[in-house]
Amino acid sequence: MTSVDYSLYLVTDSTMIPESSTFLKQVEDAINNGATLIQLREKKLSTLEFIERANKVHELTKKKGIPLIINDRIDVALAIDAEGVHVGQDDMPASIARKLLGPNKILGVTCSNEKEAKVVVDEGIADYVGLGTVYKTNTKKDVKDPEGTGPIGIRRMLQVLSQYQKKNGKKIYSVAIGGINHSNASKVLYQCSLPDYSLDGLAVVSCIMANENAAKATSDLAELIKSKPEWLKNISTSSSEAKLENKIKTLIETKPLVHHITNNVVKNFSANVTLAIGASPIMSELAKEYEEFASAIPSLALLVNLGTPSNDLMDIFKHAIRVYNKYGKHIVFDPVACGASKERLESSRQLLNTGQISVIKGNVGEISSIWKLTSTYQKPSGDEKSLMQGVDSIAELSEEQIVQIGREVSIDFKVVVVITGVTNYVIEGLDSLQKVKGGHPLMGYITGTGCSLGSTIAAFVAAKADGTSKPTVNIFDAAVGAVELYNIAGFKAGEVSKTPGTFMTNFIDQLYSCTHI
Ligand SMILES: Cc1ncc(COP(=O)(O)OP(=O)(O)O)c(N)n1
Ligand SMILES: Cc1nc(C(=O)O)sc1CCOP(=O)(O)O
Repeated sequence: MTSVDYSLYLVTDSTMIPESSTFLKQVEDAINNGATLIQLREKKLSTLEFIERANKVHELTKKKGIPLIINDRIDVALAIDAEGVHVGQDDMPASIARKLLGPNKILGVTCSNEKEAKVVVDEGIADYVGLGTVYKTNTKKDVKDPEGTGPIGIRRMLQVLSQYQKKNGKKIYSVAIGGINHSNASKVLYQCSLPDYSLDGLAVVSCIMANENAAKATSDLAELIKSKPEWLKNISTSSSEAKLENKIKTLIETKPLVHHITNNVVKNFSANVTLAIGASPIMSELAKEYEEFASAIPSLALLVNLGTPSNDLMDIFKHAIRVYNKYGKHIVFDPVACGASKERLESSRQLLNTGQISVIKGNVGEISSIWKLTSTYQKPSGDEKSLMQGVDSIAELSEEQIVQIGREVSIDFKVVVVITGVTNYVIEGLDSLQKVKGGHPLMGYITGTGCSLGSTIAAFVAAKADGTSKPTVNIFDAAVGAVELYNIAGFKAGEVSKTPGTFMTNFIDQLYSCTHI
């Protein structure tokens, strides 16, 4: 079998064709405008009708040298000599399908979780896997997780495929499917990747088959798949090691806005901290105004704080993440107490699946809980080596383990991680680590000192206060600046305070003095 291009895989559906078009025209337009692989997926046709349709589509694909895959029906594939078959978990087992098809046809299998991916690699007979459902979709409702496995679930399956390739030197190709369209295609490709392993393509149905202009829909999607995600252009990766005073100067000159969707306990304190450092707070849970904010305000970042969660707030968070991603604005996520209950961790999972976050800030316990969502996390009970093996509580973690956990979260979620504590760690990938000490024990007596560090980080990121004059922002350097300022102010406030009440006032004063005087 010659090599197959999986990058833009059109899976057909004849039930959603616009009135102005026909099934064959939609497919032909896709073939002529960038679709690299076609799957004929028919659920209601008789065998005869299916074969007739398959022959017609095969005529079109053969002209362009594109492989045609038949969904479910090995008999139809053999009857028309299609290039391959796709089977799901409830269809003919892959091993039997392979026997019937022979070694030279393309065989694809659907996987919805790691367990299914492990079976596929153990069998080692599939050419590719369709990984889904990424996001909820109206096209197919009988899926394992109707809300979607999201990028977190896809990365876990990719981890299985990556390990298989490392061990066997053989690659099983992969495409993601479910709820993918022009608005999220590049983000899906970015988020559904491991440092050394990526998807080979995206499979879509409705965003081409139901489109009034299938030709343009296909060429636009092909372009998105080839290009870098729009919102990534706001990030620069070179670390400048710039001085804090330069960062503060930029912060003050820019006067950024921080949109807080934060918890009820800390709203007032966070707003005061934001003002004290020279930024402006916006506190809004009115989802309808987010599009207006994100599209119009240049120096703006979003702080998502999980401190007092509710179902309504979860919908608001998700909407905000989508809108801020759409406009390339940065998001700081504070998963407050996410290890306290299964529900909170699940809420964090959902938010991290909704879009791309720039910074995750939390204490060791919170970041360790987020780590359990990564593709690198291996359950301590198994044979596999775990970072936490032999450790009974978070308090026993060594600095090396804490940093390793931070690194894995940073790499898997493609974020800068800030771990707070007596020593604060700012971490990006394998190469960037800055330790920041300072602060004061009295900080622990003031509610909101942890949460308003999130406001400070968001302000630095929104202001591009990273010590460079680049139009992009080095998020790592901006986060380091925020953590340094915060801890210097905390230390200085502690020196002139004996009790929490006065500390609180002195802390706000010190934040102001450090940035304004
Ligand atoms: C590329 C790709 N991935 C997944 C599927 C889903 O297949 P299946 O689970 O068999 O469900 P149906 O398509 O039969 O509804 C697919 N078709 N293609
Ligand atoms: C055919 C199919 N299989 C899925 C899976 O999760 O296995 S989701 C899906 C439909 C995808 O359609 P759309 O691109 O319109 O969201």
